Parts: sequence; structure tokens; C-alpha cells
Amino acid sequence: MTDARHAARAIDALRRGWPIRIGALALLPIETGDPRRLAAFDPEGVAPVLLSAGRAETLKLANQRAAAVPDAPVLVERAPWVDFAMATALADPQLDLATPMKGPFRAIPVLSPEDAAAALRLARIAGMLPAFFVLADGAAEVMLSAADIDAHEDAIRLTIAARARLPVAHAEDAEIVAFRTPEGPGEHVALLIGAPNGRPPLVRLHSECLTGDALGSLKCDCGPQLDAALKAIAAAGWGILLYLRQEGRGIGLVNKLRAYALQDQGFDTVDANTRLGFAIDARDFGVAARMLDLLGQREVRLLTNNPNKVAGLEARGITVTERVPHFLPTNPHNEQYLATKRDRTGHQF
Ligand SMILES: Nc1nc2c(ncn2[C@@H]2O[C@H](COP(=O)(O)OP(=O)(O)OP(=O)(O)O)[C@@H](O)[C@H]2O)c(=O)[nH]1
Ligand SMILES: [Zn+2]
Repeated sequence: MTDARHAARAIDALRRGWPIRIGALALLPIETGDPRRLAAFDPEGVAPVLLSAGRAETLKLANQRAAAVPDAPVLVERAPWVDFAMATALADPQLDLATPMKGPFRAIPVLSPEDAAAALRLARIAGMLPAFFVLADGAAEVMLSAADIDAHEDAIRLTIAARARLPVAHAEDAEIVAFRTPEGPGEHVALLIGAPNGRPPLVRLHSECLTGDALGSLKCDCGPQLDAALKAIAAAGWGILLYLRQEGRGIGLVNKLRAYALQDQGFDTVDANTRLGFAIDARDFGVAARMLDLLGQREVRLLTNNPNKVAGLEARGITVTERVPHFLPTNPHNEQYLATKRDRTGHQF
């Protein structure tokens, strides 16, 4: 029997640095581990290091993996020089310039490839670096299967938790609606502006960006886009802003800041995500479709430059009657970021 609770417990364990078992593999997360935990997990010092395909590519280990499976995880042999600090350097590309990597590093066949891939997926769901020490016979208190992770993702229930009047700078007649899922602490929010007028509402899907939304970061366009969306919806007389807790295109704040550190080393927003072992865009716009559904809106006019948002809503039964472009003036700090969106992620400017 699959059970979403197993995955929930495993996510908690990973964040605390406790070993988990997925199928045939016992796994200690590198990000939240430490030398003491490693010694307890692997007293003989033999556990190899499991890395994502993207990270292995950077370390030039990708060519050693089975050619037929392009995104398969890679297992790095535990040579004597691969201690905890070196494993951390293997896992975290932020350290690439600071840590001279003394190899050689050798990829070995991945034990239980499906369980290994499931472990990397769970780390990403937990907002952590996808990297582990792995043993076939190690001890772990939390046990789960790859199917439990699917059950966890499928079980996500969304309900309206609270609603209230909220006058905002651009619209004094707005109403806020908060949604809750038992799986995550982050509450998604909808701001309803104006009143239904017979036309589909003007809708903006805004993914959380703490740095842009709250701190005025100039590295992206999120802050101005949020402000302009509220203004445009108010001007249209009827619309909804969905504030989605998908920080960093779904990889979480900590990982986004790791990506920023790589961008300071010269990588663009796409390559930074890939080198860290994440998808270029980890968001699921199905949650936005469910929010619109709960609000009784099946047809929308969507403010976006991102065709994936349109496709994501339509795939979940929401009709996008019109895509309304949402482009704001650039600044010297975000010009390159926006050019990358245009050239590499299909944004239409
Ligand atoms: N991983 C990562 N996330 C980023 C970076 N810069 C901004 N973000 C995140 O990207 C998301 C911005 O999303 P949106 O404003 O919805 O933008 P979009 O998908 O480009 O689409 P539209 O603005 O609708 O055209 C937010 O979650 C930001 O935190 C970055 O360099 N790396
Ligand atoms: Zn941003």
C-alpha cells in the first residue's frame, strides 16, 4: 500500500539530517548531514555519493553514466579522499571556485536507479540539494517507496481557509482569499479585485519572489510585475491575482539564492538551476487551476509572457480566452535575466 504519510515523514527527516530508506537504498542527505552523522550512518566509510545528472555534467562525470538514460542520477565512488567536506563540495556548485577539487572521481553503476531517482526527487520537493550518501544495507528510521512520493504529490488537497475584505493601494474594494494544503506550510492567496462584469476576469499568476516582492530586488522583474498586475486588474474593473508560494520557480528561497551565487560566477538563470540539479522551472500551475476552480472561474484572460502558464492552466481545464502581455521596463541588473527568458525559456516579449 502506498501512503503519502511516509513521504511527509521522509521530507521532515531529510530537513533534519536523518537517514531515510527508499526501496533498496538507505540515504543520508549531504546538505543537512555532518561528519558525525556520516560516521554513524557509514562506519566503514564506503558509502558512495549520489548526484543529479546536471551536477554530474558539471563535474565531467556524465560521460561515465549509462548512455541510454540522459537524466539518470550518477553515483560517485567513495575514494579515500571523498570525506564529508569533499562530498559537500561535490554536491554544492557554489563552492566550485573556493574548493579545488582533488580527484580523481569515478562514477560507478547506480544501485537501484529508480530508488535513486526517487531520492533526488524527494530532496527537490524538500527544497534541498539533490545529493546523498548511499548504502544498500544502512539503517534508517523512515522507510518509503517511490510510489509513496507520487501519493504524496497526488494527495495535495486545496481548500479555502479564510476570506476577508482587503483594501489595497490599487483597489480599495479588494477581497483576499487564503488557501491551505495540509502538505505545505505556505498558503497560496488570491486577491479578488472589482466585481464580475460578464467578461472573463483578468488574471495574473504571480510566483512568490521574496527578494523581488518584498525587498525591491533589481535582479528580476517580479516586484514591478506584481505592482503593474494589480494596477491593470483594478483598471479592468474585474480580475484576480493569484499569489503562488512557488519561490524561485518552485525550488525554494535557499536554492534560488544558491542559483544567484552561481549567476555571480557568470552562469545564466537556466544554467544555474541545471548545475544545481534542478529543473529549469519546477512549478506546477495545476494548483492555480484548482484555485480558480474553487473561486468558480473556468475562463480567464491571462496576464503573462510565459506560454507555459497558459498551457498549464488549459491542461487543467481552465480556458484562457486571451493572453495579455505583461512586460515592464528593464534595468541594468535584470536586462540579461530577461534576455535569457526570451532566448531560452520561450517567453514572448
Ligand atoms: N530559480 C530561479 N528563480 C528565479 C530567478 N529569478 C526569479 N526567479 C523566480 O521566478 C519566479 C518569477 O515568476 P513569474 O513572475 O511568474 O514569471 P514568469 O514565469 O517568467 O512569467 P511571466 O512573468 O508571467 O511572463 C519567482 O518565483 C521568482 O522567485 C532565478 O534566477 N532563479
Ligand atoms: Zn523575482
